[in-house]
Amino acid sequence: MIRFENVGLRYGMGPEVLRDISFDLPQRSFQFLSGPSGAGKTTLLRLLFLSLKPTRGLVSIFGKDRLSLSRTELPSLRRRIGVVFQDFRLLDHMSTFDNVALPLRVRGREESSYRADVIELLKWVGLGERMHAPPPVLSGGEKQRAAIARALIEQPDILLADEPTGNVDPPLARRLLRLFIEMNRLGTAVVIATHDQHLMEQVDARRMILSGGRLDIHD
Ligand SMILES: Nc1ncnc2c1ncn2[C@@H]1O[C@H](COP(=O)(O)OP(=O)(O)OP(=O)(O)O)[C@@H](O)[C@H]1O
Repeated sequence: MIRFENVGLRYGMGPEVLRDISFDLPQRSFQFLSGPSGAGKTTLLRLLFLSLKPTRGLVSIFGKDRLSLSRTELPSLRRRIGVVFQDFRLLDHMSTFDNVALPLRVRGREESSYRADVIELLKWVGLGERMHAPPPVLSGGEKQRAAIARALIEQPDILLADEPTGNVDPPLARRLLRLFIEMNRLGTAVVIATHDQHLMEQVDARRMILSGGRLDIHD
């Protein structure tokens, strides 16, 4: 589904942050991405989300070379990728319900066709009572869960999550992990960037470990 071959990435004239990164991301796979702070996890997720271009090497996504994609092709490919950013990127002037429903509304779907699904997902992430609240009044952990729900509402082919349990307590982290596992079972490939050793120990998943700009993979 996604393939990296000898990928290198530098910001501007800076040093290479990622070097000679090669891997395949198969359909329905589940992997953790870890490594010390500053190792390049967010940078790798941005390459996967097509918001950065490699400075060398090949990134191919859904069979297409990243460098040959036009600006007009990007939105339709990105729609197949759910993403949870570290800074959540919720829209403050909308309710939590509307933030989560937004990807569906943008596609022109009628609220009556998705209302029950959005409510069910919000309940799963523990936000059933908070669905009418706008993001500015949510706690950090609540915002994180709203961002997770928004990323999952369309059952994407790939979920990319940057520290998705960074702001929640261990029981809630386990519950969110169960949600990721369930989405994976339904067909979504999952990439979770995390420092949380305990979280990684709970799933027998592939580990991608970044260090010194290079990637080690433990299947
Ligand atoms: N926009 C940018 N411009 C220049 N350098 C950047 C930029 N973004 C990241 N970097 C640098 O790239 C390196 C990798 O950063 P990145 O955020 O990908 O690491 P990370 O592993 O996600 O870190 P953390 O675990 O702390 O979130 C760091 O040295 C960082 O300073």
